[in-house]
Amino acid sequence: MGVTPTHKAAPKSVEQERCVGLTIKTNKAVRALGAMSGTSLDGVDAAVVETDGHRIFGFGESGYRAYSEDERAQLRAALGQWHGPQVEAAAELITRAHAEALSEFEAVDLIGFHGQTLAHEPRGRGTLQVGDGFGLAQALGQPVVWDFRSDDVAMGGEGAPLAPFFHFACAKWIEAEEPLCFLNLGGVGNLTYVDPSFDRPEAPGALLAFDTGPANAPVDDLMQARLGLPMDRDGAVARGGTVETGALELFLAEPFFARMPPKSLDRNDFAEMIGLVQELSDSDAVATLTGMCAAGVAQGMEHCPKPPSRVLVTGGGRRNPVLMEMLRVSLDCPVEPVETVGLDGDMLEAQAFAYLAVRVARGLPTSCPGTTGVQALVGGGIVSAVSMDRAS
Ligand SMILES: Nc1ncnc2c1ncn2[C@@H]1O[C@H](COP(=O)(O)OP(=O)(O)OP(=O)(O)O)[C@@H](O)[C@H]1O
Ligand SMILES: CC(=O)N[C@H]1[C@@H]2OC[C@@H](O2)[C@@H](O)[C@@H]1O[C@H](C)C(=O)O
Repeated sequence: MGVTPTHKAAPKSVEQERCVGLTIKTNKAVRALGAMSGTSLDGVDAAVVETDGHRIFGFGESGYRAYSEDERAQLRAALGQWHGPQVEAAAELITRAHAEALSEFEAVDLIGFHGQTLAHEPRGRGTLQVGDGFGLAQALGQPVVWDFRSDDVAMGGEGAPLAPFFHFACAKWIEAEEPLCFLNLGGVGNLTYVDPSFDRPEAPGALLAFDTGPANAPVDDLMQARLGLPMDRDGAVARGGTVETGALELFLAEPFFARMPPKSLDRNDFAEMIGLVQELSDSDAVATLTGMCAAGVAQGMEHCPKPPSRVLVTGGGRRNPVLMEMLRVSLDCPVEPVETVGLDGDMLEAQAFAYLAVRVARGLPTSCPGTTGVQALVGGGIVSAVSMDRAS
C-alpha cells in the first residue's frame, strides 16, 4: 500500500522516541483519512483525500460523529487548561470519539488526526491539542500522524493556521488562475490568500494566511447564555437586529487587529467581546457579534498582497446568510461558499489534515513564513505506527 515503517531519523522528544516513524516511499497517491474536532466543539469531521502530498487526485467519503451534550460540556470545561484531570478526561474522550468515527472507514493508508485544541498561546505556553495519536494507531491498526502544531510553535511560528498548504492544493485542483482567498468561518475565522501562479506552496509570495478574529464562537456563546441555543441558525436572530457601531469600533481597536500577519488566536481570546454587547437586546447583540466577525475579515483582507478575484467561504459560518451578506457588502470581490467550485465546506478542515498527514509522512513542509510566521519551513507532526510497544 506504499507505506513502509521506518524509524524517525532524529527523535526530538520523549513523545517522539516512543513512536516509530513512517515514510511514504512512493510518489503515488495514497488514501489518507483526516479528522478534525474544531473550536465549535460540535463533533468530529472525518474525510478521505487521495493525494501524493502535492496534488489532490480525488476526494473520498466523509463522516461526522456529533458530541453528546455531556461530551460537549466536558470539552468546554477543559478549554483554556494545560493539564489536570479535566484535560486528561477531555483527551480520553477525544481519542474514544475519534476511534469510533474513524473505524467506519475502509482501505485507508494513513490517518491525519488533529485532536482538539484546548489552549493556544504560541508566544507563551505553546499550543495544546489533546487526543492520543499513539493510542488511536493501536486501536485502528493504522499509522496515525498527529501533533501537527507543536514543532511550528517550537520554531517560533504561530502553529496556526495549518490548512493553507491544503488550500494551495485546492486552488490547483479547481484550476484557479487568479489570486483568491479561502475563508474559514468556524469558532475562529481564518483567511488564506493563494497566488496560484506559483508552483509550490512554500514559494515566497504563494501564500499569506492568518486568523481574522473571532467568527461564530462569541455568537454561539451568547446564544447559549441568553437563549439556551447552540447557534444563531440561519442568522434568524441577527436578521432582526442592528449592528451597534460603538461596540464594533471598540472591537476593532483591539491590539490583535493592528498586528501584521501571520497571527493566530485561541477560541476564547475574544470571549470578553460579549461584555461589549451586554446591554443590547438579543437581536442587536447577535447582529453586533456577527458584524464583528465580518469586520475582522474585512480588516484582514487589507493585508492581501494583490486584490483577490474571489473569496471562497468554508466552515459553518457560510450557512449564515446574514453573515454572508455582511461580508458581501464589505468586501470588493465575489464572496461564495466553496461549494461553488465543487469543494465541501463541511469537510475542508478534515481533508486538510488528511493532506497534511501525507506531507508529514513524506517529509514535506506543512508551514512556512507566510502561513504561520515561522522562520524556516516546518514539517511538523508525530507519526505513530502500528504494533509498537509504548515505552513507559
Ligand atoms: N445554519 C447555520 N446558521 C448559522 N450558523 C451556523 C449554521 N451552521 C453552522 N453554523 C455555525 O458554524 C459553527 C460550526 O462551524 P464549523 O463546524 O466550521 O466550526 P469548527 O470547525 O468547529 O471551528 P474552527 O474552524 O474554528 O475549528 C456553529 O457553531 C455555528 O456557529
Ligand atoms: C490553534 C488552533 O487549533 N487553531 C484553529 C482554530 O480554528 C480556526 C482557526 O483557529 C485556525 O487557526 C485553526 O484551525 C485551522 C483548521 C487551521 O489550522 O488551518
